[in-house]
Amino acid sequence: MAGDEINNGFGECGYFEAKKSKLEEQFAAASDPFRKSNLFQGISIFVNGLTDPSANELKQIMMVHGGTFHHYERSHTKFIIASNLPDVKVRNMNTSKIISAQYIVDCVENKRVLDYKPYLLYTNQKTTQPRLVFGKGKNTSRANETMAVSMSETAPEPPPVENDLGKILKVLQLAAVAATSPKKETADKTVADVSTLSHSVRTAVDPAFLGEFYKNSRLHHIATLGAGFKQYVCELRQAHGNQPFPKRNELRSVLSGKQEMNADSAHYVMHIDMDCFFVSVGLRSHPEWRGLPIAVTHSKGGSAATDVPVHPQSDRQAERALFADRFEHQLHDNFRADKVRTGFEKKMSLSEIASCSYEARAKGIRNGMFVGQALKLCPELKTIPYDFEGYKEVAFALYDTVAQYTLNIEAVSCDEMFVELTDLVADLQVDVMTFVAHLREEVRSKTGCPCSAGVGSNKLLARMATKKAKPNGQFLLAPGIDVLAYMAPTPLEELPGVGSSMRHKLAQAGLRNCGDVQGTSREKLESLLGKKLALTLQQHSLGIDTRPLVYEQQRKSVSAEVNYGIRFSNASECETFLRQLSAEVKTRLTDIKRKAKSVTLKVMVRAAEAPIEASKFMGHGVCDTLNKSAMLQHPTDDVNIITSNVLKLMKEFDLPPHELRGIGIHLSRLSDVNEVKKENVLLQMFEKMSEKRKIETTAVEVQEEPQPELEQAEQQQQVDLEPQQPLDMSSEWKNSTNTSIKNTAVDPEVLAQLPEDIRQEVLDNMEEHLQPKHSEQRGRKRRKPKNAVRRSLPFPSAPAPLSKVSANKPSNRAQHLRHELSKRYRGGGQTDEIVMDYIDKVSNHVHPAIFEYISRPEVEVSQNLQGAAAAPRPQPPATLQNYLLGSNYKTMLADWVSNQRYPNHTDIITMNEKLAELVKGRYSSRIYDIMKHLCRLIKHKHEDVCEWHMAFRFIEDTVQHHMMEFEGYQMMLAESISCVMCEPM
Ligand SMILES: Nc1ccn([C@H]2C[C@H](O)[C@@H](COP(=O)(O)OP(=O)(O)OP(=O)(O)O)O2)c(=O)n1
Ligand SMILES: [Mg+2]
Repeated sequence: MAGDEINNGFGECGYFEAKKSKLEEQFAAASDPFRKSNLFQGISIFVNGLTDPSANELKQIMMVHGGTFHHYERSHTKFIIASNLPDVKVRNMNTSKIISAQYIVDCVENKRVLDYKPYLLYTNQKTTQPRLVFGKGKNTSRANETMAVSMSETAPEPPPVENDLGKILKVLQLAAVAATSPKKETADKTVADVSTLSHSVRTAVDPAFLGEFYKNSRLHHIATLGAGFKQYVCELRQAHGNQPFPKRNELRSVLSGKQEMNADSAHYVMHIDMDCFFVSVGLRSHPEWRGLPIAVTHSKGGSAATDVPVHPQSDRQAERALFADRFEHQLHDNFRADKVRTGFEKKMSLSEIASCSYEARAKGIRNGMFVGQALKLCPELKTIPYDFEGYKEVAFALYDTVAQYTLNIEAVSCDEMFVELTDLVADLQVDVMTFVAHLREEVRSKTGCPCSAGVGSNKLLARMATKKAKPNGQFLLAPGIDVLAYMAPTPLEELPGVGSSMRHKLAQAGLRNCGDVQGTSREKLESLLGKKLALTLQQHSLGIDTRPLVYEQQRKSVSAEVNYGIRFSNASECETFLRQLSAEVKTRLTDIKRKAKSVTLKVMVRAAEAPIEASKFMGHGVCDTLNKSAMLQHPTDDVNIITSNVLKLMKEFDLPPHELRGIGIHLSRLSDVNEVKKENVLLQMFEKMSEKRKIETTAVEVQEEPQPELEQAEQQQQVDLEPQQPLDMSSEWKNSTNTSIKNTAVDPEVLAQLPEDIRQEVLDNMEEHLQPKHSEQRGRKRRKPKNAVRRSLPFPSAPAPLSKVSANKPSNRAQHLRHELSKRYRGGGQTDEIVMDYIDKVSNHVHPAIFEYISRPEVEVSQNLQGAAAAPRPQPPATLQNYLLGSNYKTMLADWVSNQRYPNHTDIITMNEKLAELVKGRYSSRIYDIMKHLCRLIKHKHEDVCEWHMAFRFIEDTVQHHMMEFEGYQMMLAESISCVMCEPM
């Protein structure tokens, strides 16, 4: 009978209930001899799944400290202890009592029953949770502002997986193990334990993963705070307007008479930075640890940091060798190469140290080091956990303190900013360093944390001064100091913008510090780095920094990236996660009230040679990183559009889901939700100029002789630009002055923004029509960098000219030209010989001067190569209104490239159409110049350049396609784009 089976002689409760009660009694009886305290009296726990400490260890703890250990979950079980539970399980459970095992450990360590809420495993956060409420503390007017999460996670830390019970656990293990368990389960994870780890711990497959991941990721938190303070400063400035700063008056009376004001009229920029920020915040609640070597990290340190679980499918040695090789030989990053070489030993923890105290630094420990490695250098190193709320609170206090005196603040990160002090100290009539000392003391008294400050005449020098000031100090790089001598020993990698690959390149040329660069000619630097970078490097090495402070910083992109816990077994799991991440990034986008026009999917795929599992628990290991972008038709914040593009891009990658180790979605080309559409800029420009041309043409028509289209167009443009100027005045443009710029149709603002050499070219262009010249002929080198990452072309792909039309099968026109040349070659002309030789060598790409020559043999090639007046050419269609033929085409291109953040599709198509017309009209030298100029303008852009690179390649491919079609050759172009980020493979 069913009823009998249920009761089974154990009364109403049934077999299982009876068994549970019996086990509880046994537990209580067994506990007695070991009981040391009644700490957990009245508290019962049930352990579900694999935990750290293990179920057995927790059982022992409960025995020793008077708690109850339930072998089965009961209705009165107070807490369920777990690390991770499958979603199906969680859905049927009361999540308000599922906590992490760390709770038990911390209670024992603190010798009291703590609030369990911070240990809840499921905090009922939405997966789109990572938004922080800004304005904690007194400042209630700003208190409820939310701030969007912003920047990409480059190397998020995992949720804590290593726990150290320290002495408590050891005592317990020794005392209790014999009585309670026949088999010893130690804190060491056995291989068998670990092999099941990936199934039981949380991975990206778990629906709650994303929220938990962002809750624990330190990089997510600091990025969020950093972006938040940029926005915060912006909002404070807008709210404050031109009002005075009352706090200045207070300070004036405090400081009056104490210090003479600086006599000089120097410019003062302050850089202020908290000292070992995370550590200082952590030490506020543990002042007794001040003066000790301390590190903030997820790892609990101690033995747990030198004996971590190792996945059987990982291979530390192999991974170490691969990482070291990549860092050293591909990225030239010796710091990281050394880090893996010394940090990947045996079972040492791969948790990173976010911040360490200066006492720890004295032992050789550095921020970013692995904990295991740090413990080798300093076994007494004390590790403390993160306190993200505390960082936010202190960061607010820092910003609010400075903001009382000035809002000329450039926020750099949560613990660092630049402040313009020139006007402030003039207004206060106080010595600059007196003010700095007062400010630092105010920050310290409000936060309990020390900070350091450097002052110099620009941002670079201010930052250099802070290095000298740290820790807990201040330093003025006083006006009049020998800046060159001060800068000389500074290693180049300490200069802004010098990364590991540039450092390597410079080191190979024997340049290691600023002194080396100071003694190097600009020409040599330019040959190494190009014009622009050479100039900046030279200036920085001399202590010159022209970068202004940026007070109101606009967000340029939004992203969400996860490279921890990505372990999919099939495409549907991957898709579910991509949908979640798309929703996440969409929320971040709408939080800042922006729309995006470009979606980039970044994936990290296990490198072919990498072990299946990473040495870092659930980490990404050695990976190849791939990016793919899609350009949307219109800016959007629609989650469905974002998601469908993300899914499409993933499909295009066509990667096995189980090989993925990291996924990021990056939204860029952001526009304001309310921004007016800025489409078709170039087209509008063409139309506007076309209108203008009509008027001018009518005005000058009567004076003109019939001329070929090019000369005619240029003449008209000249009239446009300088109606009153005689032609011989044009040479003055070369030595242009502001006045001369203002007199032209060139937008002086645009002109002023251009890089020097481009500006010069635009100005030169004013006279170019008088004496057209061909640029230096240069071969087209397009070497694909070894690690080039393929970006998908956001434009319709152009027909690949060479693949379609074989170089061996030139068109009739090409054949005809060759025939013509060889006839003349047989005639024995020296010039023809050179030209033939040239054409034979460069059979696919021909210089425009050669085109001119073979098209119009009556013009001497030598003359032509120097830029002789063009001979008659076929008339283009009468309807051709092509302003690329005008003399100010360079200005127009400069306008386009410098004023538009991204090239828009319609403009690119317009360019292609106009260039195609030029090909048909055989304006090869003009095409050559246009392409050269456009390429140079794009190379001088600093931001969002890959979109322009792709646009240029698209235009270039189209031009070459038309050249091949009409001329039988491609054109040898002077310049090309080479970019590791977007170079097609
Ligand atoms: N890759 C990074 C960089 C920074 N941080 C966190 C920890 C730091 O405490 C804080 C501030 O960064 P700093 O570079 O200013 O470092 P510290 O303040 O720790 O040290 P210092 O005294 O050198 O400024 O940001 C981090 O977790 N990971
Ligand atoms: Mg700092």
